[in-house]
Amino acid sequence: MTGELSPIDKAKFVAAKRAADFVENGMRVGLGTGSTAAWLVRCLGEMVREDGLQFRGVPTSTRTAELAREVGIEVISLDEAKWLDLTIDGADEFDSDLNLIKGGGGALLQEKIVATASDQMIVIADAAKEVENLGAFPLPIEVIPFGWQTTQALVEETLVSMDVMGRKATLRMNGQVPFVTDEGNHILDLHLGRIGNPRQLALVINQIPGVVENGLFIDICDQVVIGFGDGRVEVRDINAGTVSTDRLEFVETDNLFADLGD
Ligand SMILES: O=C[C@H](O)[C@H](O)[C@H](O)COP(=O)(O)O
Repeated sequence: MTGELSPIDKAKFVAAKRAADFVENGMRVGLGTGSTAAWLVRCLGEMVREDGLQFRGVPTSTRTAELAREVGIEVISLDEAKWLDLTIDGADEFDSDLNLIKGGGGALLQEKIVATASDQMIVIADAAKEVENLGAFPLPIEVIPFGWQTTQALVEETLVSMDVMGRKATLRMNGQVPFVTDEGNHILDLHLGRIGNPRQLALVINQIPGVVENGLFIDICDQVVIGFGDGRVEVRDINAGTVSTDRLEFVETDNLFADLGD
């Protein structure tokens, strides 16, 4: 891949590039999934190859694991790492409390386990992901295939009593067949519009038999690195607010993709 990037990809790139600076020698780092996290993995791969950065990465999906190995990152499992210094991942939405919706790519289960097993979680996102209220992005929940339609009905019934606008749960498809996660489960996308009480919703949904996990990340994210299409990047901390703003130059994509053969 070479050539000019779209503003949205530049925003994702600068957020990822800035967040890569938080990775230090010797760390065990959770590696997120999605298009923004893929930039992070490429940036870290470049730092391994060019600067001799030494760290071990715990991927949150098979596709992140493949990319990490491809760019030269040492990959270990969560059980090998046991606990992580840092996880860096993308998000579909974040609010002012740094609560998140994740799982647009279907990787929410491993992502939540890995982020929760980390001293710190940093989210990397383009500025369009910031929202006043979570919920415009459909909330993914991972459900086991057995009896998924019964689970779907129970979820919709539960939503009636919750502080949400919509209550439709649709099965995510992959073409003509249901989408299957890395754990062999399905995803229901909840079309809620606006979530009034994300903390309560996250707890209630996880009580429904058949639900494995939901894509609400409450009190997990510590910092968000927000990228803009003009190269600006802001680091916002859950306690300290905005801690830095910079502008990053977009470096040659040829270099980032040098060893990837595309
Ligand atoms: O399951 C996917 C993950 O939660 C992603 O981190 C999330 O969907 C954001 O992806 P992207 O960076 O491609 O917008």
